[in-house]
Amino acid sequence: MADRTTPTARERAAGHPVLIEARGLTKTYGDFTAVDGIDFDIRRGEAFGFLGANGAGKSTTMRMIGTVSVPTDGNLRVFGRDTRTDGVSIRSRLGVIPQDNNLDNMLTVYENLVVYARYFGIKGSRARKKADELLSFVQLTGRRDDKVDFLSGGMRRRLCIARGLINDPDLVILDEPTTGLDPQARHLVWERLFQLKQKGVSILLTTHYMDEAEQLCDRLVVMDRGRIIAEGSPRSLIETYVTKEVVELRFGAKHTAELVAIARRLEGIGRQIEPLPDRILVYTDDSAATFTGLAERDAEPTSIYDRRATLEDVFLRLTGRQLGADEV
Ligand SMILES: Nc1ncnc2c1ncn2[C@@H]1O[C@H](COP(=O)(O)OP(=O)(O)OP(=O)(O)O)[C@@H](O)[C@H]1O
Repeated sequence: MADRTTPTARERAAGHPVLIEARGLTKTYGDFTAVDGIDFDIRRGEAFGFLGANGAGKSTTMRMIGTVSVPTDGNLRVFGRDTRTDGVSIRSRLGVIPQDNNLDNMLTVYENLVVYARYFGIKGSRARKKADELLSFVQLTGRRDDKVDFLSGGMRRRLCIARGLINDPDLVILDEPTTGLDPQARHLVWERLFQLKQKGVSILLTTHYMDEAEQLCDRLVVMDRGRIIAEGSPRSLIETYVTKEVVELRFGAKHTAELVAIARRLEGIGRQIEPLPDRILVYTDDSAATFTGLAERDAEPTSIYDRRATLEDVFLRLTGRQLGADEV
């Protein structure tokens, strides 16, 4: 595995203890292996991400961390405790924000928080104070007495985040925090998560959005078909696996086979050429040289777009597939 960043003894002494330690973590369903012997460490205070396409095994891993699913094999320790035997104590320190909103639509925004607080033994004025604080944090004070049914998708998501924070968790787990949200709603959720990070709350999230992983994660693992195929900070992953720049070339309505043929002709104009169904990507450290190379080969793209490399490129490079694609 690339770029393993297990904390050293000095880091631990400096206040970076490992919050989650997974070794050979495996989950099978019958003959199917959803999570295939993965190792990772998550440290206190960091925002750690699992990036991968649909079906990569991210939610399955989160469910094991949340102690609602038992590993088939391997070891998983959360807050130093074994998830197989210490579920109750682990869950009391976790804030779990699942992929599907599981709010009570019959209750108001405020009631959803106060009722949930009871699961953690938080009652009376303490629960009311906490609920008001959290509504202010997720910017829903104005919707306090509305039924959940009347909220937009983004507001429900923020309410779920507030609910996940009711027990002042040491670690917040978010499964695809912004899937299905419009760009403005996504940014509002990101902003709240940034604030949590600044308060020193450790965050663990899954996503198949590379921009989300780049924005929020200090460190992440890339998951593919139940395995971890790369690990590091967003920047280090980009530096390790792809070039700084990517030139995207489009050639009108050409078929994949035609683009593959054009890509062959373009060999040498960058460090690597990647034909996709609708465009060709040229990974390059020198876009000016790439443009010269295009002219020399009489290639006439209908459009040229020069951009910074992203985690999407890392994923494509590592798997040969795009992040939006389902696992097969
Ligand atoms: N209870 C189950 N029984 C059988 N197969 C399952 C079960 N839960 C998950 N799987 C399979 O395990 C694989 C990994 O699923 P998982 O939900 O962990 O992926 P994911 O990376 O979270 O994807 P998504 O982004 O779609 O949530 C998928 O092929 C899924 O169909």
